[in-house]
Amino acid sequence: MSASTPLPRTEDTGEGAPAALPLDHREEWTALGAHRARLGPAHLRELFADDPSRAARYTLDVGDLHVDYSKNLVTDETLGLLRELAAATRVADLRDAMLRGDHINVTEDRAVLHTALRAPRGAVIENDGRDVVPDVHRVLERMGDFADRVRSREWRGHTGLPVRRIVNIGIGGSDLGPAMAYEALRPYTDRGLEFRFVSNVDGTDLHEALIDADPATTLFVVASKTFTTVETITNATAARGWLLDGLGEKPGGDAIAKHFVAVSTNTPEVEAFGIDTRNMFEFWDWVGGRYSYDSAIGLSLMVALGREQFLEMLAGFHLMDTHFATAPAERNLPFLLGLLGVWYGGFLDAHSHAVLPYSHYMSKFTAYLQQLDMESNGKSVQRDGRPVGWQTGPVVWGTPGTNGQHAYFQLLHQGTRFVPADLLGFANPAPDLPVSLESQHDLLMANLFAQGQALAFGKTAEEVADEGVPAELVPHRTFAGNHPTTTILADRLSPSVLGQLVALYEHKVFVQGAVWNINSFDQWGVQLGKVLAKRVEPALSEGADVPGLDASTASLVERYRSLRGR
Ligand SMILES: O=P(O)(O)OC[C@H]1O[C@](O)(CO)[C@@H](O)[C@@H]1O
Repeated sequence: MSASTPLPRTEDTGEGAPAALPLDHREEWTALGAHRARLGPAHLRELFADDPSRAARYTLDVGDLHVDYSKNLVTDETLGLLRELAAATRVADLRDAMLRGDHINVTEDRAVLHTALRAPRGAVIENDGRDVVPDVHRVLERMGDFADRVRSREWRGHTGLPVRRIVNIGIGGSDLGPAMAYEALRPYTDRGLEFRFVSNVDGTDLHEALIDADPATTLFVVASKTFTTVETITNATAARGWLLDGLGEKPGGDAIAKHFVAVSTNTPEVEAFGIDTRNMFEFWDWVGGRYSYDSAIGLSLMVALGREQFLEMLAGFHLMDTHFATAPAERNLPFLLGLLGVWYGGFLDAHSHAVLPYSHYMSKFTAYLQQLDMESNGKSVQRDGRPVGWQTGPVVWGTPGTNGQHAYFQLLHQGTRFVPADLLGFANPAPDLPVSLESQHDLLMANLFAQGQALAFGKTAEEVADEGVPAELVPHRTFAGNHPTTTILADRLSPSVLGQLVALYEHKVFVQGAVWNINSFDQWGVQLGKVLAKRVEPALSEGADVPGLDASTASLVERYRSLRGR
């Protein structure tokens, strides 16, 4: 397939190939800088007072998501200039190149086709001339058949008992997505099955997942795109030992075939591990790890949800994909959210972005987004290798409201940092919440709305003084406000809504990477630590000499060994 879409507005580097005009040399970037200076210290209080239609105009409804972006520090002019920047950096062209299977992951020479994972049967999406949609649906069918057999208790373990506990072993993209979605969609899962997600190479993670498990009724799903990731293979090897010991079996019988399935792109490694490849569910190198939970990596999730609800989730993803692919920039939600981030990072010195879901089921959502966003856009070189001269991806963080309010919201309200935030909430509580607890939902959502209001509008010194607060306490009890938030509200946290939300953030990350001219689809930055850990490990276990170890690390290794009595 073709290489990536050529970048616009080039300058000659004098070394042959023309390079893209650096972002901060573009007139659209300069215009945004001038606009920022003109805007000065504009306050959301004024922006709302000056424009009575702001709240009504600054909303977008896409699928089941109602998005209110009126509490952002932008005007019509800001938004227009940001769209001009997106046009100049040809975000839509790169989007189209991604959707049609061009190799936009330039450093790995790969297509980026996670959108094909949720394309309906009959769509045609080609990777290197091959339509991948039939492959996607073939694997979905196999996943569905497997999920049906486990859920109906037809799948039997080595001793003839049905499966009760499913242990997903994977890390990063092979863990965070399924674990997050399982948590988010718990009310839709088979409550008679138990699910555990093991990722950490810290043996306690696997230990806790197995402490009360019966080998005869435990099924392991080993999820790894490469099937070489040291944490996953170490845990899977330990799990295999636990199973064989527990069943009193030796390798070679049918115990592994009945208790282990694999999800991977690497058939030889799966075979080498001893898993029957008939129990392997494949995906492809055009799916990035952090974009993969709607592939076979979601197998454990499909067992929990059943195939119908998994497909509903995929339909939610697809709805957002279609919107992203077709909506004009001024009504395109991923464009809007992505450009707001470009504005805050580039012109208001925001270094982080908080995602605050007002839903306990969404407790792992921000952790999932951390990999999605920070592994994608934590880059400091452009697509052609030149350094960037502008801020790229922010630090993404957050935990569910209202817990965060009693931890770090103090800093959000009165600290010196500028932290834009997304507030996520659902109008209706979980479908199986007991009636006796339903009234708490209003209280939860009241907190969401109140926080958005307090962050935006604050409380002036005058208002505080008018309440009779002693003069010396007035500064302490004043809230400057002007902290921007975007509120995303949906009817209910359903499989489809979760799909819409995840696809929204995937495409938001894409838009930002495109503007910043970075490759959002590689992750070379995680390599160095992995290589060094391999080198250091023999020093810890055997006292081996590690050439080139720096003095600080060498001394820590020595202390560690002495604390371990070695
Ligand atoms: O699925 P694998 O190959 O085990 O990789 C796990 C994770 O490791 C990374 O390569 C690096 O953290 C991620 O991108 C990936 O999701």
